[in-house]
Amino acid sequence: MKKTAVLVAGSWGTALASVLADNGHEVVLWTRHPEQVHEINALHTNSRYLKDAVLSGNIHATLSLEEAVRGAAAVVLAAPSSGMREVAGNMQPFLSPHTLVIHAAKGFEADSLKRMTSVIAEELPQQNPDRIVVLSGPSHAEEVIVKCPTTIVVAAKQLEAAEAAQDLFMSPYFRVYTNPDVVGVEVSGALKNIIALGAGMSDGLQFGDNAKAALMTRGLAEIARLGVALEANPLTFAGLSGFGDLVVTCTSRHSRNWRAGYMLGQGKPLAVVLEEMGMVVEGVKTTRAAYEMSKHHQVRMPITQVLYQVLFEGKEPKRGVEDLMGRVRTHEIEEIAQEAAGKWLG
Ligand SMILES: NC(=O)C1=CN([C@@H]2O[C@H](COP(=O)(O)OP(=O)(O)OC[C@H]3O[C@@H](n4cnc5c(N)ncnc54)[C@H](O)[C@@H]3O)[C@@H](O)[C@H]2O)C=CC1
Ligand SMILES: O=C(CO)COP(=O)(O)O
Repeated sequence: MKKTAVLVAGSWGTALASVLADNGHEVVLWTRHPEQVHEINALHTNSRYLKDAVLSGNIHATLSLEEAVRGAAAVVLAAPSSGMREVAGNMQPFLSPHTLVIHAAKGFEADSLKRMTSVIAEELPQQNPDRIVVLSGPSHAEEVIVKCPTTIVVAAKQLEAAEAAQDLFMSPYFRVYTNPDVVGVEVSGALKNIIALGAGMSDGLQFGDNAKAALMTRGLAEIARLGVALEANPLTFAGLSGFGDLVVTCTSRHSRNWRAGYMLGQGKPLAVVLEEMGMVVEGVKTTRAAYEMSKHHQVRMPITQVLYQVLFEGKEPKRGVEDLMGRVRTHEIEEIAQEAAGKWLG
């Protein structure tokens, strides 16, 4: 049994805390909301995020970052990407250089366009950056909390760190793979949310399954194109954090991004949609970030570009689909992906 800290107590942090508690670890769950501390400790529920779930007695909630982090063998950062720098920076004074740091967010930092492992490494200079782990893959909190069979991937440059995270989380209902491709796992986990917004929008417009399959397939192509430009292994995009998470986020009614897209497709304005969701919808900020990155790296990302126009420039979703369908004819398999696959396969 190890002391583990999970920061913060949103849907995903609470579900990951439950996996760790089921594995017999002592879990300290940090939140900035006093009412959540009371509810989790007294009633063993976190009803705002996971309505009907009863949490393990091994989970203790606290408002004190010091209490959560000091002496922990591992810290799991499950804040949204917009809060990651603040949370990592605030816990830094209490963290030992030997503590395993794992993050589970799916997005980029809005202004710098940095990946989360880079943001965390900057805030935690005492930590070996090659030991910072990202946890990703097809895994809705609502299903993990009721122990539905789930597979995920943990990536770190140093294999031993990824394996330590694998040991911590692996359970009969939570199967964990390792991957050394941190860039690929972070980029695919973040970008699939854009495509899920599009898939939801397509469903909201009643465009059917052909359209959704097209969005997912061509979405994966543009995710991989940007990933390869950032030096990811193209094969990662066929894995759990790529194809796997794309499938679940574009098809599950648990998905916040799909649900937000659905409402947009029905004609609701973005501000109203975000207000109604009341939970983080990472794909909105990620669309802006990926749009900027595609320009910077000169990567074609037509679906992202259309989503950007719908979200931030007032384009009608239906018009966006017409624009995508009417693009100049092109080939399906791009040379860049073939070249990159050859490089990685040797
Ligand atoms: N919900 C899910 O099923 C999954 C979520 N994720 C990822 O996990 C991350 C968190 O998502 P959710 O748990 O769904 O979000 P959520 O909306 O359920 O909860 C987010 C929590 O973070 C807190 N928070 C935000 N900024 C903070 C800050 N600066 N300091 C302290 N607390 C802060 C909020 O108050 C809220 O309690 C996202 O990047 C998401 O993409 C990944 C896999 C599954
Ligand atoms: O990443 C997720 C599932 O793997 C969660 O996606 P949503 O944020 O769209 O719910």
